[in-house]
Amino acid sequence: MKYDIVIVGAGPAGMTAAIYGRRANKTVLLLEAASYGGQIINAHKIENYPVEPHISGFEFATKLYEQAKELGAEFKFEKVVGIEDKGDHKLVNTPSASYEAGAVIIATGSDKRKLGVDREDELVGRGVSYCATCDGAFFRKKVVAVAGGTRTALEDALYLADIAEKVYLIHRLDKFSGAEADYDRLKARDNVEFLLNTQITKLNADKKLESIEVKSKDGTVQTVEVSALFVAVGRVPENQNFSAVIDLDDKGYAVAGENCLTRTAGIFVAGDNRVKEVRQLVTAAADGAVAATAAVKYLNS
Ligand SMILES: Cc1cc2nc3c(=O)[nH]c(=O)nc-3n(C[C@H](O)[C@H](O)[C@H](O)COP(=O)(O)OP(=O)(O)OC[C@H]3O[C@@H](n4cnc5c(N)ncnc54)[C@H](O)[C@@H]3O)c2cc1C
Repeated sequence: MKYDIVIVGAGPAGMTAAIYGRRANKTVLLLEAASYGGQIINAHKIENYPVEPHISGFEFATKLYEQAKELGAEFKFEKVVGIEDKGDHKLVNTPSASYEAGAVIIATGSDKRKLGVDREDELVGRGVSYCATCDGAFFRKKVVAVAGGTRTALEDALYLADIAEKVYLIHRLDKFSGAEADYDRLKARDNVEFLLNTQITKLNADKKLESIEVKSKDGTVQTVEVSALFVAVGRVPENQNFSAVIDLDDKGYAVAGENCLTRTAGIFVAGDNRVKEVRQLVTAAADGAVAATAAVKYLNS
């Protein structure tokens, strides 16, 4: 089946692009590997999106999904494994189908980065988690740890401090990249302990996580008993399937111009997967608008 615009990824960037594409009366297909909404779906509150000062991630994603659907965007839940440039049209391939598109917008965002310690994968669901708002409630009145220094790490620690008996916030550096205000809130909590300049070197578990081994910069090694470890050590762009048609920088982010155009005519990128300074909802939505407008111009030219 042929569409004017195929959008890869139904996060905030992709769904905003769909709204702009449909309002320009183009046929639009969104291909999504997981569920609509992207990273924000599990965020328990958003306070910085203009006009919506108090909204959950789920509500935000659902409103955006409904808006795109109402305008006539089509959604299919399939992972895109490659894109072929055929000049005047593109083929967007999933494991079971090939969709023809006049223009493509790649809005695949980013995925969680792993800590990289032994047994991490094996212990997911048995103490290791990447989502405090999804799994935090399972550790009510228990001792837990959060690994990382990002905004998400600080938000996770704050969220867990209301649930758990104690939260260790473990960061390999001595400074956080998250919001200063969240750091101040954490310092005011008496059930939060900071382990800075400290790396997690081992996960100890029988059936489930029992403790973690940490090593500080001065070489001291200690074992910390925890029931859960929430990993929040950053994210990696999801562009690996598209390097045949777009350029990536040394960290894997897609290179594009101000109009979100990649090196291939008719292929655009939008959102957190591209090289840019600020990766937020508002900039993802802005990219979606810019990329779709450029795609419409390309299709009409
Ligand atoms: C816990 C958390 C809290 C946050 N809180 C805020 C906040 O309060 N305010 C704020 O402004 N920002 C916040 N952010 C950041 C914000 O969520 C992102 O900037 C935004 O979601 C980026 O949107 P995106 O559409 O570019 O990418 P994403 O949200 O990452 O969406 C990309 C989508 O593409 C899909 N996808 C990936 N690869 C493929 C493929 N091969 N085929 C098909 N689909 C694919 C993914 O499944 C995903 O649904 C938060 C992020 C997190 C993790």
